[in-house]
Amino acid sequence: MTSYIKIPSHLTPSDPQGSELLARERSKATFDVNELTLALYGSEELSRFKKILKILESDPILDKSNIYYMGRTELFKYALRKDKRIIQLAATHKWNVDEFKIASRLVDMSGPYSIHQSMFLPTILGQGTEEQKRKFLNPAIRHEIIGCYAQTELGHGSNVQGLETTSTYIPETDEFEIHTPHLTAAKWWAGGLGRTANHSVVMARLITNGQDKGPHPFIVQIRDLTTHEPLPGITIGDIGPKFGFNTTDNGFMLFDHVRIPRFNMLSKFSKVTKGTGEYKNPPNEKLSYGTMVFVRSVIIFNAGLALARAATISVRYSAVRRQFVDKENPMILPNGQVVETAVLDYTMQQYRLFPVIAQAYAIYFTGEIITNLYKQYIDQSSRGDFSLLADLHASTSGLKSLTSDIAVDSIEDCRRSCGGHGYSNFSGFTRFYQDYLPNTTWEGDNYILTQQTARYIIHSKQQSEEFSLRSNESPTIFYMLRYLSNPSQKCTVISPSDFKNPEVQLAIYGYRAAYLIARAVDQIDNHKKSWNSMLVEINRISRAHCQYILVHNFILTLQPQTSDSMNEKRRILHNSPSLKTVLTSVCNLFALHTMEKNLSEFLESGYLSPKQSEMLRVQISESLNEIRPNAVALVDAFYLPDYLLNSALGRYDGKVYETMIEWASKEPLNGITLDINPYSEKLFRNDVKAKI
Ligand SMILES: CCCCCCCCCCCCCC(=O)SCCNC(=O)CCNC(=O)[C@H](O)C(C)(C)COP(=O)(O)OP(=O)(O)OC[C@H]1O[C@@H](n2cnc3c(N)ncnc32)[C@H](O)[C@@H]1OP(=O)(O)O
Ligand SMILES: Cc1cc2nc3c(=O)[nH]c(=O)nc-3n(C[C@H](O)[C@H](O)[C@H](O)COP(=O)(O)OP(=O)(O)OC[C@H]3O[C@@H](n4cnc5c(N)ncnc54)[C@H](O)[C@@H]3O)c2cc1C
Repeated sequence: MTSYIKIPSHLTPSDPQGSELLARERSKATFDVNELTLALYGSEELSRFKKILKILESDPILDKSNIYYMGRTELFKYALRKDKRIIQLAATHKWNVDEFKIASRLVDMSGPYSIHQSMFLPTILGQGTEEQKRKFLNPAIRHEIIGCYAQTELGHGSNVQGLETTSTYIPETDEFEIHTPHLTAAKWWAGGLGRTANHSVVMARLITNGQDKGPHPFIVQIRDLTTHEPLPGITIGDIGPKFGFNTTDNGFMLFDHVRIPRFNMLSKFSKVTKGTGEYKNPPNEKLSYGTMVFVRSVIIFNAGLALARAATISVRYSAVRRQFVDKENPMILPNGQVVETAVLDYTMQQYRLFPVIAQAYAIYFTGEIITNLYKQYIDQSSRGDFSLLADLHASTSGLKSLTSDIAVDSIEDCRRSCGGHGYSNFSGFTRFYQDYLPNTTWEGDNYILTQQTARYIIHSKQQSEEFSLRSNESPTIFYMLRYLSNPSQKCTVISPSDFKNPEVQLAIYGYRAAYLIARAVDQIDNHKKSWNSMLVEINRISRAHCQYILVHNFILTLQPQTSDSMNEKRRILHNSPSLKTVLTSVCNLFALHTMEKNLSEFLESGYLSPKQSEMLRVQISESLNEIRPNAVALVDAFYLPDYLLNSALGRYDGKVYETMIEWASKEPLNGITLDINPYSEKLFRNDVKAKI
């Protein structure tokens, strides 16, 4: 990469150096970082991760050093090149699906093939028959065809039932005719559609024998495989520049009576019979929405990693960045010199950043548990048992909403905690934040999704006064029985440290959720309140329930389990008292900080008293102190390499200032010679500055 300005090489940052400060932080840790990394990922995944990282870091095509200086078209070309490269490397090194995902995560740039991987393939896999998988999935896995997922329309996104695109069965030719009846039915937003995909999953209303059966998925070839031009009757384009995600070509698409074979309706669950057009109902009406449930579960898991990334950059930088001298407790070097205090030592910075570390761990563990619940559902559904679907849909909807909201807020908090440098692209926050943002909107707007969760809980309560639930069918709301049946209980805390008791924490969260639900049911049933008038309360219910799940899962992860049910990761954790101690502090901080942020609801429920809320604050401050020596080690344990972070501020070696000036010297604007004469029409002089 070219430098345009020569930086005097004798200049170094004033002492202490960033590397020294981070080394000091690391030496303070009370646990073994490598052990925690293993407890998070397991030895097999970690070694795969390291192996893949080595390959990517040394690949010139996947070099990231230039990307902060690129405009959209250049970035898009880079993204296409890197997508192709990952596919080539996957073939060379025979990567399986998980290894491919690791590589994509490390390269860390949405690209023209991203939705092919994240939605096109999973939809065919989840909704296609064996014959359809042979026809579409195998070539798609080999990337002989590239697909996208076109569900959202210009006029409809959240309301899937409101989609307007039609797919009408024509018995005479045994085909479907896909058609865009109005401008509002134009497919819009599909990633990879704009310039790349030659196939698409199209969600369209199935019309057969004059009856509208609602939205179903169809595979439509949209571009010629040789010329790459749109096929007759199909109009396609890129939707233009966006807030972020500009390395993906989100597109629009219009159909003018386009015919596809009947075979192309994904028919694992519902079918249309040849000739008669008879419709066979799916065993569960919502199975065609299956891809959304899957992707929502992935979004939950990814939110934990996004938080870990934001925390890594901001905590490391805060250990290196020094401002003012804390006169009561100055930072003194071994030679006796008093230096400015690391901003990580200011309690306000700790209050802003340590909860983000805690959120990362909490959501990471819940992400694992939800991934396992999804696998359990897939296993059961392959045997025709769909009983888990309603609970899984409710929990993934609410958790997708809550965790991506937390991540978006905390990424921005972390960015701001880096002060002015947080505003520079070199911080590693800009594209990361922009590209993360749509997680709050796609796969269901976060406010709308909370209605799904609350509705499931409220219906369960309404269906029976005793709220009779079966733990195998309603695993995520089963806990409520205990709290709903005992509404007049009070919190037992009498000193701040009582808040560290996991039973106490669960009871506080449980009663608050139960209180909100009981109140909403009363408003709806007895005061005849409309659903719309209750939407704010409904949002609260979903958040309260999902916060309970996050706290519960964190506590569960730290509790001893029978050795049979323990996998390698949990065994490492449970055999290490130092890991359990530090993670218990992190768990406490998550539970108590989240409580404090929502204090009014806990007080309102009457379970917690104002006096106890004062004690809560004292205990939070105590938890921050407990975490302070381990802050850098806790983010290091996530093992997010510099290659991924691409951040001058969050570098593992702490060379913040050296990197900032080196990267600034490479800004291409520094390489052009401007003609600043206001009376000259020219913008640049012809003599371009020499490159160094
Ligand atoms: C591999 C790597 C992956 C990487 C991933 C990361 C990158 C990701 C990149 C992503 C890029 C972006 C890609 C994209 O953005 S793709 C586009 C994504 N679009 C959406 O997510 C649209 C959101 N809208 C909906 O899902 C539905 O319209 C909702 C849910 C809002 C309403 O629904 P509906 O309109 O039907 O009306 P209803 O509320 O009366 O519900 C009726 C009944 O159905 C049940 N129900 C509803 N939904 C489900 C369900 N899913 N499973 C099981 N059940 C479900 C429901 O509980 C109710 O049950 P009951 O109460 O009657 O018993
Ligand atoms: C970067 C990006 C990539 C995407 N990729 C794809 C893709 O590959 N394929 C695809 O099909 N789609 C894709 N989408 C579309 C995405 O799934 C939708 O934008 C999303 O589902 C939200 O729908 P909407 O845009 O219609 O929002 P709207 O529903 O119009 O929401 C607008 C506002 O109205 C509120 N609102 C709407 N209805 C209600 C209600 N009933 N109660 C209360 N409030 C309500 C919402 O909370 C929101 O604040 C993508 C979107 C983005 C941003």
